[in-house]
Amino acid sequence: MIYTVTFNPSLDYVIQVDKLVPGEINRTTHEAVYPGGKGNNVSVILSNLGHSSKALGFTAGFTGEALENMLKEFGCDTAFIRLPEGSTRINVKINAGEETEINGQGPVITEEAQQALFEQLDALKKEDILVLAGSIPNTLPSDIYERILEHLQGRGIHFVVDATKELLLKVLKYHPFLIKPNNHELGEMFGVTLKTRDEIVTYAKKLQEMGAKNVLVSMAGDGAILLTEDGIIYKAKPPKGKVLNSVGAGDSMVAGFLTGYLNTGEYEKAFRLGVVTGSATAFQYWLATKEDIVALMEDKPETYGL
Ligand SMILES: Nc1ncnc2c1ncn2[C@@H]1O[C@H](COP(=O)(O)OP(=O)(O)OP(=O)(O)O)[C@@H](O)[C@H]1O
Ligand SMILES: O=P(O)(O)OC[C@@]1(O)O[C@H](CO)[C@@H](O)[C@@H]1O
Repeated sequence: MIYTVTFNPSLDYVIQVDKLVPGEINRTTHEAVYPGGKGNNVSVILSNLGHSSKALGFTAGFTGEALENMLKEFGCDTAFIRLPEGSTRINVKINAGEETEINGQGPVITEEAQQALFEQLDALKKEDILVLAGSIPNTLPSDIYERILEHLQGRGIHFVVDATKELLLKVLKYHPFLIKPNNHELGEMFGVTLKTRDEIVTYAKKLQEMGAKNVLVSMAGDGAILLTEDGIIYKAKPPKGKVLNSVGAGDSMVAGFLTGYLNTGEYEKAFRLGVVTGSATAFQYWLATKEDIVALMEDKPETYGL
């Protein structure tokens, strides 16, 4: 079973405006509300690609209820812990030629709620996959991901972590199966700006030396690089297309990678499906459907067990 955890999920209010003028009333040309949060996006794409998962995390208020209902409509199983106060954040995604995002802080996650999550996670079994993705509200300690992995270590659970800075660095010693920083996040972790592919490989290797098994570095329109636990390095350019909204491309890549790996057991195929799935999302207004993903493939879908 695959479980995704989103500590700070959201409703994503995605709008198009011809031109964004600060200080003025701006009118949209298109708008929609989607279920958001990195782990939730992974669950949606997994569902689109035929894998069931359970979306965990914390929700609050009427926005939280709406989020849960929407995820169910997208075919996702959910078991969120309800918070007593506040409301699930609404993140605003503005497409005006370039993309601008305004992400909310999110509600306070109480001690009881955190405890309830640990109890849920205690039900995980050997070979289950646990995806921890996204930021945490600033009311939580920055070692919360670490505490989860420490709690679950030694049980044969495969960890996937898509997070930045300390959240990610602190879990490496628990040997996550997959981590997926983008090139900017990778540089930030070491206080450097990475310009070349060779530099990206050098720093991705450092994350492996610190414990990660497979390191997938996404580079938006420049594609991605995968360093596998077998010591192989794969590089890929993305397929060509028109970018409509790249929010969730990284989450789609994680879900595509997992699907490819679960279906074929091969890292190269997992990597290719991850790249194509990320791009398929970037070329849509929201997360890609299976049809969008298949349409971008040069290989036949059966190659990936789709
Ligand atoms: N402009 C683009 N053109 C083609 N493919 C893209 C583009 N942007 C993203 N992708 C695809 O999606 C993958 C992940 O994108 P990106 O590096 O932007 O992830 P991310 O920074 O984690 O994104 P997010 O946090 O918004 O989910 C890329 O490796 C690529 O395959
Ligand atoms: O604030 P975080 O947790 O870092 O990111 C949240 C978020 O931007 O990530 C997803 C895209 O990856 C969106 O659905 C969501 O709004």
